[in-house]
Amino acid sequence: MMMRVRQDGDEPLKVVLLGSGTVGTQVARLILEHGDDFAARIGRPLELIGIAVRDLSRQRPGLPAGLFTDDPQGLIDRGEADIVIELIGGIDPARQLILSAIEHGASVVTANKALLAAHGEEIFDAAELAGVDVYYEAAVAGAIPIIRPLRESLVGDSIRHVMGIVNGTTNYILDKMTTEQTDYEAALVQAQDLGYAEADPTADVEGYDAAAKAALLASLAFHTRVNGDEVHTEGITRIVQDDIRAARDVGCVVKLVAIAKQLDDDQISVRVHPTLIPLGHPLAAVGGAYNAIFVEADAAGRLMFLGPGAGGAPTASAVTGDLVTVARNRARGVAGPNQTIYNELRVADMGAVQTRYFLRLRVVDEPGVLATIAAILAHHKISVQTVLQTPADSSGVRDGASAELSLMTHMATESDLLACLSELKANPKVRSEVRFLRVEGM
Ligand SMILES: NC(=O)c1ccc[n+]([C@@H]2O[C@H](COP(=O)([O-])OP(=O)(O)OC[C@H]3O[C@@H](n4cnc5c(N)ncnc54)[C@H](O)[C@@H]3O)[C@@H](O)[C@H]2O)c1
Ligand SMILES: N[C@@H](CCO)C(=O)O
Ligand code: NA
Repeated sequence: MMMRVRQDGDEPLKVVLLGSGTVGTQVARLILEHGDDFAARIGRPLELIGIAVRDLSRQRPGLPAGLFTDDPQGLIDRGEADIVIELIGGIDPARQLILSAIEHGASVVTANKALLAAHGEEIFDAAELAGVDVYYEAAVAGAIPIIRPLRESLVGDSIRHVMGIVNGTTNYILDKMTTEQTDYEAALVQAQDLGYAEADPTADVEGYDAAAKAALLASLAFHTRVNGDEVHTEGITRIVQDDIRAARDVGCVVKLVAIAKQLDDDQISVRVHPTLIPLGHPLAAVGGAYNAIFVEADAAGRLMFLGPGAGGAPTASAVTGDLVTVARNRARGVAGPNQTIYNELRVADMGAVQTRYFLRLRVVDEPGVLATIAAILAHHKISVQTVLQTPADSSGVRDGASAELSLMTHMATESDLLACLSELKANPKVRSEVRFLRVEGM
């Protein structure tokens, strides 16, 4: 192996790590194991000068005990750090620590999508003013390079549509429920044990984590500030085995999908929800904690990014990629490209969004019912593409009194669908709630 000869004036760039959990531990390991390679790639060595943890008494084999402190603010206020890596997660104290680091002139690497989707403007503006970097490749889709491609490689193109699976935990759960009929709770515990889930997995299963990522992707794709709370968000907690079985009966799988799409010159739609995907679509085959993102741009056409979306080591790969890049910038006395926010596109109300729907309901099993249901849909300008009627309950036993109807619609607006659902609910021929899932990729 060729070793780089150390030059005079090769002062180490000093690095502070905040948080030593699933991702932080792997980042510390990579920095310590690959120090020589990183130095050669950067042109200056890195020196890890401190690791802030919450619990000092915990054993962390392989990491020098002298580096640890339980005072992250004190570590930053020493003012020695060139680069601060934030991996504690959540809003506070992460927000204040990052702002302090920037005030002290340090560049920042973070994986914290929740924070950036809520306070990105404040943080990016502070960094711009201070002339330092804030890099966050690990914040979206773990190891997959997607932030850099949007911010740099595709910045000369016009992006129209971004769609993908951006949460590893929920993809793992849905995949286990689909392929092994594992129940929801057991699959969630497995995802937590494997280090995929957030500290509070509510963020994963209720879709908030994917919504934060969708906001970051939309901001980059459309050069428009989108916050996490502007994203229409539905998680997977209401998905039951019967939804997955019914989806399979019509040749689809259920995935939690994030979509950011330009609707017209003034509006974008940004949403996260469980979605039916046809089995032949590439997203249908994305299993486990893998993520995949489609990007459609005017000149480039359709691109797909695929890889591990969660987990300690994969996420640490994205963090150390940013670390080396930020350190290179630092060594040359420059800052890298920031987000370019210059548009003010509006996030459209969900009611205006058009998609196909998969409806499932039980109806009285008698002649003419299908025509009644079709008439209600037609009344709301919703036309039916296919109908599947199962004159039995989900256990396969014919009960004689009701039948299950599964309907795939053509494109319709969400507001028409909701009005239609109210009318269906009120109709005496309908004997159950009307379950609906949106459909993409057909
Ligand atoms: N785990 C993943 O797969 C993954 C993937 C991408 C991004 N992320 C993001 O990376 C970040 C870290 O995630 P994680 O999975 O490593 O979480 P984690 O809970 O395993 O680790 C966070 C660590 O920070 C420590 N901590 C919390 N508050 C602290 C404080 N005030 N001072 C010092 N230490 C403190 C905790 O004790 C914990 O050890 C989060 O922003 C998360 O969203 C995680
Ligand atoms: N909890 C997140 C981590 C990666 O951001 C997930 O499951 O995708
Ligand atoms: Na990434």
